[in-house]
Amino acid sequence: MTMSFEDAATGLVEVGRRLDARGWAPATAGNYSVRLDDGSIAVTVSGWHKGRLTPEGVMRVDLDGTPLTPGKPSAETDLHLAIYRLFPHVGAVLHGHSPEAVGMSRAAADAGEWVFAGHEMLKVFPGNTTHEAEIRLPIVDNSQDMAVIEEAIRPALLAPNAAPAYLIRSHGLYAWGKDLAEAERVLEGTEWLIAAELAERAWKR
Ligand SMILES: CSC[C@@H](O)[C@@H](O)C(=O)COP(=O)(O)O
Ligand SMILES: [Zn+2]
Repeated sequence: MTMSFEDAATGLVEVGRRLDARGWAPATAGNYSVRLDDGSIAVTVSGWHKGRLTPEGVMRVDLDGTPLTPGKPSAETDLHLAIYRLFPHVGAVLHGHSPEAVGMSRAAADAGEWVFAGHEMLKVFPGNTTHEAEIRLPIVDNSQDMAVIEEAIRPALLAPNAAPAYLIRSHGLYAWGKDLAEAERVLEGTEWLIAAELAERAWKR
């Protein structure tokens, strides 16, 4: 699939509106990116409200994070780039700050992962065709040093049955896919799984 900077910027503006409408982009939280045809990355500019993005809120960086257009890239650009470097098929990365995902990461205080099992929604993860599966959502402690997060999370992302997503504790959720539509589906499906697990526990109380 070809992806120009203009198409990527339009897509990211639209995605920001939808994720904000769902309460996953409060204040200036969240950041988004798309891999472009020339291998560079379109990423949101730091500090923008993602529900009110315009194409000016999207810029280009190379795979090392060097800006190719004016602006200050997202403070979490290095986490996006790590995913693109690790998984050559990935075309888009989305990061949200939903209260449910953050709540789960804090409730699972010392856990390094949350395992989803038995849900029909597990089929949202590309390559998984059954509810009879265990998909692992890795959880990593937060840090303001992106290199620390990246190093801590990398083994879990490469482990068998890892979701194309991970949680940063007390911070938010990262999700990715072959293109923006797939990344949005994975983010939405993962958020749904988190909400269902929370609802299940509320019913059992
Ligand atoms: C308002 S808290 C959110 C930020 O600190 C950060 O975690 C975030 O997701 C957005 O940072 P940004 O630099 O705008 O991409
Ligand atoms: Zn964040």
